[in-house]
Amino acid sequence: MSRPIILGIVGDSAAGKTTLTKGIAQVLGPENVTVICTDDYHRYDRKQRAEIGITALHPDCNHLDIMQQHLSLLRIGQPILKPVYSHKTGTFEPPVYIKPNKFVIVEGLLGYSTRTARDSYDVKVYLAPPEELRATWKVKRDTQKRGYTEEQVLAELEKREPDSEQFIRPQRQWSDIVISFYPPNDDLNQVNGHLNVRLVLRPTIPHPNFTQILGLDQNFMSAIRLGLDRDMGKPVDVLEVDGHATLEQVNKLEHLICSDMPHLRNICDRDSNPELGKVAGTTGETIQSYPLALTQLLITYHMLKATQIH
Ligand SMILES: Nc1ncnc2c1ncn2[C@@H]1O[C@H](COP(=O)(O)OP(=O)(O)OP(=O)(O)O)[C@@H](O)[C@H]1O
Ligand SMILES: O=C(CO)[C@H](O)[C@H](O)COP(=O)(O)O
Repeated sequence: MSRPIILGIVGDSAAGKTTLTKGIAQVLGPENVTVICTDDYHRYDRKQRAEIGITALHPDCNHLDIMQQHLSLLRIGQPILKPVYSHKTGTFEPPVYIKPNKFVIVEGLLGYSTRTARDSYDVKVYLAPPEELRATWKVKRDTQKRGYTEEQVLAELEKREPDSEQFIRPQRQWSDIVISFYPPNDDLNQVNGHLNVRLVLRPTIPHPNFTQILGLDQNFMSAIRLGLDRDMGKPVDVLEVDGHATLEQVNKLEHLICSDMPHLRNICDRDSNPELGKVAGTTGETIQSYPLALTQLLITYHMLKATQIH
């Protein structure tokens, strides 16, 4: 019997994990996808963390052993009794019984922190927006949805920085794809659908053959670029897509992904996947981001590829 395909999405708080997860789940069909947020494995609630003086990013603040056990169970298709942490109240709620669907997306802060956990994934993604952009996103999200004031969020970010450096950012090295959405010309006012994306593609999984775009015209290459680089000392391919790329340009790239994967053909039809690349803007309006759509499509490609391998 086939086992679930597991995607890991790791990154610091407000790096965009949930936003990315939503689009991928939509493409794969929500009924086929189980989403697990590893915030549920926190050891202490909000009040206890403040009393102890520990941040949610510290491994000691999380039941990583239980998270790891659950990942191993999900990988072989077994159910888990998952704890539940509520960001609304900052407290724990009763655990829930979860039987994995065909695809499992595990998103959170410390998903790649142990070897056993890392071995559970078929595809590993790390989200790394510029720190300034992440801070903007965190302030907006935590003040609107988690009951914090702006001052509290900024103070928390400062307090967390040593743990971010020590425990979160090193996990980048274990990912197959590093994703960085970034504003053009470092303009932080562009924190919406016009963000560019930089995709670091490690040779740890087989990516679509993007080299075909190298021969395309100058106009195309000004909005979509492919090159070689090093990331954490290792050679990588880098694909960049600008927020101002046209639908026609993005379609060419999507075609490369979709033609390589028969199951993706209907997914590549925009009309049947209206959620692809959708993100809430600063005033709650819905924005269409082609760089986000393309990123979601590429990850979906890898998940479907993994189903063929296993
Ligand atoms: N690609 C994107 N384009 C525009 N805005 C984005 C994007 N990704 C995230 N955001 C913004 O950043 C906010 C935080 O993103 P999200 O909730 O996805 O982060 P997260 O990594 O899941 O956070 P946490 O781990 O703290 O739960 C979102 O509410 C959204 O406003
Ligand atoms: O870094 C985070 C990931 O979402 C949260 O801040 C952490 O999970 C604690 O949650 P809260 O701030 O809602 O108590």
